[in-house]
Amino acid sequence: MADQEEEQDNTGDQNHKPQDLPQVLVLKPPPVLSVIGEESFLSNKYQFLKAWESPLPLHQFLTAHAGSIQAILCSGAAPVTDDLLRLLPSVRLVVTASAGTNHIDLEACHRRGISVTNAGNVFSDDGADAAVGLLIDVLRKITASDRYVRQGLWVSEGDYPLGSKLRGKRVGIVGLGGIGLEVAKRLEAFGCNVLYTSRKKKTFLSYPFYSGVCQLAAHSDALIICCALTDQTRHMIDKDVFSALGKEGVIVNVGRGAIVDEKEMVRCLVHGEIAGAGLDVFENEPDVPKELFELDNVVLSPHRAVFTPESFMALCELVVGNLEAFFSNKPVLSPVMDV
Ligand SMILES: O=CC(=O)O
Repeated sequence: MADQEEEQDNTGDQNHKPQDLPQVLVLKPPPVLSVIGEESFLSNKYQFLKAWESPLPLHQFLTAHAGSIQAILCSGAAPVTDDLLRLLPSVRLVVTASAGTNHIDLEACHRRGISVTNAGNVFSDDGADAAVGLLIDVLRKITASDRYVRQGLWVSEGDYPLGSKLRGKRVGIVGLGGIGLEVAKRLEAFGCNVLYTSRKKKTFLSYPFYSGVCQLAAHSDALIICCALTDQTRHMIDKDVFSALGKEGVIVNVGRGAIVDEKEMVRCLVHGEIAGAGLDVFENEPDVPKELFELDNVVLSPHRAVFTPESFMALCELVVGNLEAFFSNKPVLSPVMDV
């Protein structure tokens, strides 16, 4: 506590006018703000320019500050495009309060010499817990049987159909980054056989590796999507993957909606060509295909897999740590790398 107070005394607030502090643009409030609160999240060592609070149209607001904005704090809610960066020639850092970076034009950042940081591993545990939770929910029909009981159907209709056992299932993990690795650890503890596909085989792991997602699906009872959305992974989970996964196969997605061909997934679920799905992410959030609402073998969650007050606290520290490292010319804490 004493350390914190000491830190706060050294913020420079008394010595610097706000206009002397490094300017950080925030385009839209990231989800973490509503939980942690602006005072705690937006460190007073920086001048945060909150674009959404300005009465000016965005373009005018950005032009007014074009020469002085040195960093952008963003989240999936507001894309960081090449056009935006063109307007802000002094930007040298983009900090995203998310694990995913698909809302950032990484190539443009690279070309312009802009560093990018993300949520690193702060969301890995919660994302993995949620992924395994969704899988168990689909297999054991937890949410569906909850509805059954609440609607009084246990009394009127009798026993609910049995779910299926998790132990012994072959679970294919798509993307063995921070979240995928934690999913693997949890599933091993549950007695599952873990397989995976990833951009590269991880030589330090003994789980069977498949270079293609179709082969992985053909050897899996369930697929868990944990990878990033990129040009290469957009609609990677397509008709062929669903057909390789088969009628008994389950899909869980905690990555990004667009990694899956959603129309095709809905078609396969409606026609019983796969057995079920646990979905935290969708192609056009917050719109969810209405057909899914009717299906008891589908568990839906509103893109909340990685968010807990605890992960937000850790995120808050990481964001501030990244800004501090960057503005004191030290290596940033969670650089976005080509993993
Ligand atoms: O989906 C959440 C994230 O990318 O952090």
